[in-house]
Amino acid sequence: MIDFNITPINLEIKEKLQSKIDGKTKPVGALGQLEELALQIGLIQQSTSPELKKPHIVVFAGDHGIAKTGLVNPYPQEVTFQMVMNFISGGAAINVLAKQNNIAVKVVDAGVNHDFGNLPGLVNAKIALGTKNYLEEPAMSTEQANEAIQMGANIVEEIFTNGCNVIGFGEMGIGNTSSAALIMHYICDMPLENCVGKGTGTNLKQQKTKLQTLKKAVDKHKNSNINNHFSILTTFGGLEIAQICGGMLKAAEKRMTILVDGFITTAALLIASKINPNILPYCIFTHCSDEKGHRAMLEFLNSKPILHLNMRLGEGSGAAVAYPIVLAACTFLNQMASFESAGVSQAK
Ligand SMILES: Cc1cc2ncn([C@H]3O[C@H](COP(=O)(O)O)[C@@H](O)[C@H]3O)c2cc1C
Ligand SMILES: O=C(O)c1cccnc1
Repeated sequence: MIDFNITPINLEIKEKLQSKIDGKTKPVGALGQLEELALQIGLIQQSTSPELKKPHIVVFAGDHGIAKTGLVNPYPQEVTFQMVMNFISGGAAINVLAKQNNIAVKVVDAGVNHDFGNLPGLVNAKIALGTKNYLEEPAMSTEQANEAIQMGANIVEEIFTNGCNVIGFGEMGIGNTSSAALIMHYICDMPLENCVGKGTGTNLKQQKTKLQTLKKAVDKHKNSNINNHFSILTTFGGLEIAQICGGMLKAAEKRMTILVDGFITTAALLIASKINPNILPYCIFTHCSDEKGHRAMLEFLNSKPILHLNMRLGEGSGAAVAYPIVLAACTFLNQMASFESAGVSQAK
């Protein structure tokens, strides 16, 4: 397995940063969570004047063998490739939300069950035509998981080399809320009932069938010694989840600010944080998804999401919507006057 060399955050600069924040012309703490974000980004960049450069959101797409059964997913598997085409044409939620906020979008085929040929605008990182159905066998081999982590890392390294220092992760893969729920069940050690939500479904019957099916999946592998994050990933993961995991780890290695989106990308981070826990201080949690389980997942990571908009879409949409707020944190830190420069009196 590839190693990621993530530097733990050096806290030496923290006092200087905090005093710059407190010295701005406002009551101490009055910019609330923006102040926490400014401190975090300053620490990530080891700078009292941090700047966000060339923001990107990378959408990793992959199919899930289990989705062919229709037991866990209301929408059919082909929606994954159809949505990839939609991403490439610029018509999906992530395209328009990212465009509004001047964020570049990259779309990656991590393992979609479709032959795209040579489609301009699509990054070809295909590992397979989707995963295997984990009701019958592990979703992917060890080699495939390692390859996916490496490919995700390579894609992020290239984006970093082109000058980006803030990166959001999105996903597309019919059935992937099920993978994320299973990852959560094992890593957070929480009952499956608390991890399985409605995904793209609308009714209780669909949700019940999904839960029963995922219980069967857990039962199927109960003697397979699923005892670490890597075996959780290979048994239940998605190729897009594995690539996101590698991409996030590389982003932290490069000291980039990571924008974490919803339920599925946070599940990828659960695995990544087991591979290297130093990743966590590099992560900004952009929103709390309406998908059941996301709140508990975020609490497990001791994180404080920026937005609560009842969104449950994925694609990186929460990261795109929250980005202007993240940018606002840097803007006030870099552009506001201080009590001293503006000649404003401080509290006694
Ligand atoms: C049209 C459409 C666009 C989407 N964009 C993201 N997802 C989201 O829904 C899927 C996961 O939900 P489930 O596990 O229930 O299949 C993922 O593809 C996720 O990105 C979409 C889903 C659909 C149907
Ligand atoms: O929170 C998410 O990312 C999510 C929730 C439901 C469906 N797709 C994505």
